[in-house]
Amino acid sequence: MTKSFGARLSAAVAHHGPVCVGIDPHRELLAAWELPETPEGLEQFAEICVEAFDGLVAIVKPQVAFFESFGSAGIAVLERTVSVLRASGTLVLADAKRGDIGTTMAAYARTWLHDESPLCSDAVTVSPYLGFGSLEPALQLAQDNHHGVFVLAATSNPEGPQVQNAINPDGRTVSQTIVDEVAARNAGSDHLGSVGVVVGSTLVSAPDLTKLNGPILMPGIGAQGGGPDDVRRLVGDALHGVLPSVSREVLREGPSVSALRAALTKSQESFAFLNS
Ligand SMILES: O=c1ccn([C@@H]2O[C@H](COP(=O)(O)O)[C@@H](O)[C@H]2O)c(=O)[nH]1
Repeated sequence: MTKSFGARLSAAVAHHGPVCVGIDPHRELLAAWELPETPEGLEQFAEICVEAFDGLVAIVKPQVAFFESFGSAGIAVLERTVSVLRASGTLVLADAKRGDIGTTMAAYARTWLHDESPLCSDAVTVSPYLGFGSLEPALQLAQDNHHGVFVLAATSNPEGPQVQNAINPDGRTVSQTIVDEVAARNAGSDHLGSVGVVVGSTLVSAPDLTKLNGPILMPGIGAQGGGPDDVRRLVGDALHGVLPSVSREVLREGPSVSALRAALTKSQESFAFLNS
């Protein structure tokens, strides 16, 4: 792989539009799809999602937690899901939200970003709340291997602001310092940088993202109450790299592949105003 993640993402978004779709096998969704709550049911769920989304969307975001909860058999399903999507050219963002001291972070980075790992994905979500510097092993490995990293900045959940809106001695919010650290990593890149941030679509206000030069994953669309008007309100329509992320709102239309595709297409149409 010779192109950076940012360049590959830009090309995929130019082709398919900016929406990121999640594979979130909630137990309630397995039941609604009349699938057993077993690794076999999980596998069928993932296979239906792959059939529905592959080739139709720029980037797919499997939520790792729902696979891990089935133990090693669930991880095996995740491995197969990631590798089938990537083999056909669909970008995969593993939503693993890893964060730890640097030495342990290096092991997480190897799992999600090393080309020889069975779980290797195009990008992974990480948490900077052990200090931005603790993410260095992931940022470095991503850069070396042309992968991407999405750093949690201002999350979509109502509990996030308690930590993320705290004010630093220099007057910036914690989330703004995270955005600024990411902007510094992307500075100098003549195309979209490969380090992104996560900014919820449910927020009252967003950090200043104008200097980011990197992708902005915006979860919280649909089931959590966010929508196109919120994305426009929070980031405008001029920023490049905005990726509205939707899971349950689309997945609830399953298990019919055509209904899943129709729901994804509807979501993509509603975000067509975003710059690619
Ligand atoms: O701030 C964040 C970061 C990640 N997520 C994840 O996105 C999806 C949202 O699912 P919906 O069904 O569309 O609500 C899920 O995997 C979360 O873990 C987030 O919601 N907010």
